[in-house]
Amino acid sequence: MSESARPRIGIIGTGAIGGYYGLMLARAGFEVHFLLRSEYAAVARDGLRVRHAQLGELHLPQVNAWREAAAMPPCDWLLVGAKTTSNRELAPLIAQVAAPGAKVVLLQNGLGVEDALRPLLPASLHLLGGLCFICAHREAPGLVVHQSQGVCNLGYHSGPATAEERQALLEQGVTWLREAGIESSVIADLIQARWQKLVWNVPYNGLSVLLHSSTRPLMANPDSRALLQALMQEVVDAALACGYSLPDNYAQKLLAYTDRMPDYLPSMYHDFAQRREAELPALYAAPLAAAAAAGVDMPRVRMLYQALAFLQATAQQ
Ligand SMILES: NC(=O)C1=CN([C@@H]2O[C@H](COP(=O)(O)OP(=O)(O)OC[C@H]3O[C@@H](n4cnc5c(N)ncnc54)[C@H](OP(=O)(O)O)[C@@H]3O)[C@@H](O)[C@H]2O)C=CC1
Ligand SMILES: CC(C)(CO)C(=O)C(=O)O
Repeated sequence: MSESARPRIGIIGTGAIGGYYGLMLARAGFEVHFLLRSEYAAVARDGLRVRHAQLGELHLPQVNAWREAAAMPPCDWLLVGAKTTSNRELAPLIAQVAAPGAKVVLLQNGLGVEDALRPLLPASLHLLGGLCFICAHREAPGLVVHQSQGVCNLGYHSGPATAEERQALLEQGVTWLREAGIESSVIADLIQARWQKLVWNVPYNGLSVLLHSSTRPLMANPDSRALLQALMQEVVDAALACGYSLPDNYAQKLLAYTDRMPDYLPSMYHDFAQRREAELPALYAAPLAAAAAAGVDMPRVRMLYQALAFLQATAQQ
């Protein structure tokens, strides 16, 4: 396959994110294979649907749906749409589905996720991060509701490519995403971009669970708004201490950004509501540890993390 020939794409974990991006790529004519677990039967029978905020109801009636990674054809690009908490168990499946020299893209939030997965993957595979700016959730088996946005930016983490090859590979991935109607850009510094995204996810994901609230009520109440801003500022300061600078007045900018968003329940809210394991290690433990290593405490973030850890532990009892 020449570099610019369209790749065969594998979606590893077909939930809100995997279902959304996989369907968008498939409807643009890419060959896409979907690994599913609980929703396999529904999707194999009825196909995959995205209720798109701008494009209306999108339906992929015939889906290349797979229940077993071992049965999937080798894929050139693997988009991992599972939660970060599944990465360890998914590593051998990713290696099984990967074509030689495949690009593995973690479409996930959080810090250190590529570092944790890298040692579990063959060295010949390229590992990338895909930062998704989108509001979407699973509404029913095989049905993803898209509320707004849809950007997916790509950054290189590690693998056999030289610096020049990395740039070309990222630009190629971005081009393919754009061909599918997905806004995308190359990320120059993946860790910086992960910190920057955490400034949103740390306050909103956790507070949505703790205060049982979507973004609009959290923004409207002066106490929760002040708390959101204080949590954001701790993350900005921690990123800076770790050597990653963020745009000026970033907390203010994100508050204004969220004021323009539709009312939204972050994905962690759905994890707690569905009694699924939440992404506490990648969204809270890893940034807290990185900040501590740089000599910075995030007391409000730590308290939020401890409260979420308590809720998760008691929910499991
Ligand atoms: N939703 C959003 O709007 C956004 C989410 N993100 C990030 O994207 C990532 C994915 O989130 P989201 O799409 O919401 O999560 P979902 O819970 O909707 O989807 C996760 C999917 O992975 C599947 N999965 C997990 N383990 C396996 C396995 N071993 N084999 C097969 N399938 C598996 C799950 O299947 P099963 O049904 O069996 O559990 C589920 O379909 C997270 O890191 C999140 O933080 C980032 C930006 C926005
Ligand atoms: C920040 C947001 C809400 C949209 O950009 C998102 O992508 C997320 O939930 O992780």
